[in-house]
Order: sequence, then structure tokens, then C-alpha cells
Amino acid sequence: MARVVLLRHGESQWNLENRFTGWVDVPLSERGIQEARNAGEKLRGFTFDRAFTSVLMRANETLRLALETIGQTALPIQKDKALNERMYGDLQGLNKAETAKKYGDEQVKIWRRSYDVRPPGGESLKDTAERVLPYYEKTIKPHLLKGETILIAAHGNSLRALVMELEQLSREQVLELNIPTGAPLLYELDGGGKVRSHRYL
Ligand SMILES: O=C(O)[C@@H](CO)OP(=O)(O)O
Repeated sequence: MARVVLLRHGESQWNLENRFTGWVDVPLSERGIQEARNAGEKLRGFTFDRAFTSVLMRANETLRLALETIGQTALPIQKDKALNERMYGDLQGLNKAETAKKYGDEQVKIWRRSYDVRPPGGESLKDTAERVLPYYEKTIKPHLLKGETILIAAHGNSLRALVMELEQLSREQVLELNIPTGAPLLYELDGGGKVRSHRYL
């Protein structure tokens, strides 16, 4: 049975500061480094065939620290911007609480969690899915169809796009979907790549 583990990066410096991050390449916070190591502890017992990550350092470092924790540093790793966080446009760098005060909680929730509303100058979840899902289908899934065990270290919204597809969630369900930092999420797939079960490790 194929297995794929989705791992959102540990807390970044801008998660800590509560700022919209998107494509800005910020490092992990001290706590984020620890979360990445703890994620590694939860991956003990898995032997990964390969890993995929974005081109942003918070995901790359999380992957490196988790793999280092389980002594699996020699496996093939592919980095691709297709797995990057949703581009947050004009919101990048702004404080989330201040933005909510200015535009209202409801508007900010729509920008952050809706399926197809774009934040100003940025990508909607749908736009993000339009690059994440073809990458998953073409580059990642063929390995799963061979029964491999794969680790994907990416971001809150690039992973929401993938989870929406894997779990066949509706637009309404995805509005309430939040993926925590540093919490490995395991999917077990059948021979055709369909999800049979999933759980946080
Ligand atoms: O700022 C971001 O890039 C993301 C992830 O931290 O935030 P949000 O929770 O609003 O999707």
C-alpha cells in the first residue's frame, strides 16, 4: 500500500509575528525548528523512498530537520515552486490582526480560507490548486502508484489544495480546513491512488 505524509512547515518567523507570508522566504522560528524535529520523531518507523518540497526555506528546513531526526538524509528530494505557499499579493508582510481590524473579520476569512476569492494581487486557493494538483498528478502520483512511501513538506494553503482533492472536500468544507504546523498527516492509498484512510501521526 502506498503512503504519503503531508507535513506543513514548523512555525516561521512571520507565523510568530502573525504576518501574511505567501511567497516571502522567511526562516523558521526557534519553536518552528523544534516542531520540525518533533515531526521527525513522529515519523519514526517510516522508511521514505523520496521527498518533495517547495523552494521556500521554511519548508526545506522542516524537511531537512525531520529527515535528520530519523537518519534518512540520503533519499532523493525534489524541490519545486509548484508546492510553494499561495501567493498572498498585497497582503504579504501585513499583520493579520491589523488587517482584520481594517477590513473586518469576515472579509479576511474569505481572503484566507475561501476557495475562489483572490486576496488583492494574490492567488485564491483555486489558483494554488491549479499548480499543486497537476504537479501531484504528474510528478508525485506515479511514485505512489508504484507503492512508494513519500513525504511532502510544504505550506498551509498548498497542502489545503492537496487535502481538498485527496479527501474530495467541498468548497464549504475547505473553508473550515486548517492544517497545523509541524503535524504529519498520513494518507494510505490503494493501488489506483485512491485514499483508503488518513490520520495525523
Ligand atoms: O501567511 C501565509 O502565507 C499563510 C500561512 O501561514 O497564512 P494563512 O493562514 O492566512 O493562510
